Amino acid sequence: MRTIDENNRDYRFRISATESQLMGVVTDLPRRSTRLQARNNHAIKSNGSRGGPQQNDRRQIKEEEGDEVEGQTLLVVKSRQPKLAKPPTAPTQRRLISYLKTTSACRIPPIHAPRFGLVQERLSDNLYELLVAAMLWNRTRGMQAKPVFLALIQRYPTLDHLAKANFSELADLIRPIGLYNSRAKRFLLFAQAWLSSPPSKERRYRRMHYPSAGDGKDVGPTEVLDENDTREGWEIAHLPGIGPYALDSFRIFHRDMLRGLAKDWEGTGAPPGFEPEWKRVNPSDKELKAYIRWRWLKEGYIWDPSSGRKLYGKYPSLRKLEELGDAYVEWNDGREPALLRWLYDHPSFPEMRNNPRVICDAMDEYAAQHNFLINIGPDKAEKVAALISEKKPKIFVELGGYVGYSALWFGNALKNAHKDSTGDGEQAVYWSLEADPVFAGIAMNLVDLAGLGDVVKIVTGKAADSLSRLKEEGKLTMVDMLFLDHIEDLYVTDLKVAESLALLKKGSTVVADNVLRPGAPDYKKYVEQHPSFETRAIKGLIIPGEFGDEIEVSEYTA
Ligand SMILES: C[S@@+](CC[C@H](N)C(=O)[O-])C[C@H]1O[C@@H](n2cnc3c(N)ncnc32)[C@H](O)[C@@H]1O
Repeated sequence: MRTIDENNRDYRFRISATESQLMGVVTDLPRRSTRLQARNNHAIKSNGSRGGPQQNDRRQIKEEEGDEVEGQTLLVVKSRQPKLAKPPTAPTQRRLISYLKTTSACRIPPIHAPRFGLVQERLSDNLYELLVAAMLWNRTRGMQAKPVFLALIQRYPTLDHLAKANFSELADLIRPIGLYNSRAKRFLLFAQAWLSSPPSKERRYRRMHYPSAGDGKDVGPTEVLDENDTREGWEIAHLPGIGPYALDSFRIFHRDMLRGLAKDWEGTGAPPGFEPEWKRVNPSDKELKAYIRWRWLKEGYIWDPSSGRKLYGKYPSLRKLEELGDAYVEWNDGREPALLRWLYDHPSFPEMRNNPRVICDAMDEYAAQHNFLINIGPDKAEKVAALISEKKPKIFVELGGYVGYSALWFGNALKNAHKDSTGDGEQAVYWSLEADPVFAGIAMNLVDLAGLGDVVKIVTGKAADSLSRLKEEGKLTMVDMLFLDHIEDLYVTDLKVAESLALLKKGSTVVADNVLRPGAPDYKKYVEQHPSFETRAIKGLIIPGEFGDEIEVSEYTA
């Protein structure tokens, strides 16, 4: 049954999901639940040693929640995820995963999946059902809201039915998800308000502080905006029970249809150049955020949920992160030797010899286009290089050299900082301490290629051991600039090693990377509370990705 007046877009009598379709979902439920249950029981058994009952319960809830109407799709997603080995050496630093975690804990389908798994995707062409679902899903687990939604839509298939509902019958139906009296009241008010003033493109209403704090102040509380009014207002904002979650759902999944701009929320049938409404939404709800990020990815863009910015496909390498989520490995999976071969095959290879910046640029290209590299990246490297030009350290020590990016960039800066000085004759040295012999080998190769062999010395071994050994051998008596970039959990321990070896002196500077992402809170606290350090943070970006981070710069004053 489908009755709609296409001209005035009156949604009063519109039904898109027939009763039989809904019944199909309802009768399908026990079978899916049994399957899910069996899978979860298996998961609980096989993970029993790791999780404990509470964790397993949570996992079960999450899986059922994620299932929504799309259970089958998500099952396929799970089984298709490639299994990647964890790096065999030090713990992963997970700088990119921390970006994913700023949004949603739910599983993200691969970009080729036809649907994400939100209930709204199924209900997009029926505004009544879409809003009822959004009101029920708001602050309720999907697994709880879904049966109530199905029962409600069966009992009250149209807005007319809902408006005439018996209060206690409606409340009884909503009882399983709680707050049933207030919710039932709100549903009745919602239906009545809709009947007296149906959502229409000709009438928009203010919603204070939506989408952002302070928005809506320019519209009066009872004012109705017509189509020509350029102020912001929303066609459903006058309906009781409609909060930001329902408004965002409406904008993403239906608004363009209500306004007669497109046949669906993806802009089908709209003229070329049309921008669908979903592209302008930056929802506060984490599942909707995850949906928008996934949807942008399908368009070829990485969308940053904290700023709502999209990164114009600059970083194809990050697709792997989005596709694999938690299974993503960010280093030591063969990409580093592959990088070395790639550099030697690069069309600009002839210009790389004796030119550290050309090598670093090519490494940036590799990181952006092919495989993320866990080096400091160009944005933060510029900032540290500026410190080197300003402070002109003679002895620079870095803990965690990886494949030599920072050693090339900063070694070059160190060389340049001293190139005109007559000085005391003491040669500037850049000590790069790297635990992994394969990474250290690649770094040695690149240092040689860059022509920095006279300045940069790569030392293989754990930083703490190498510091002690170099001190003992008389090769390192003090440090002008110490760069911590190995493992955030070792920053305090290894700084204490440097202190205990009396390597720091008045005027020494300690620079620590990744203090915000993945984060080094203990280190930050340590330098802030240390009587001999004056410390400050410099903002910078992790590239690829342009994710915000901080470098901590601490001057030793003792
Ligand atoms: C973030 S990367 C360093 C990036 C490098 N500074 C750059 O910007 O090009 C961290 C490196 O620290 C190394 N590492 C981990 N633990 C270490 C330790 N205890 N001593 C020295 N290096 C270590 C890892 O093998 C990895 O190569």
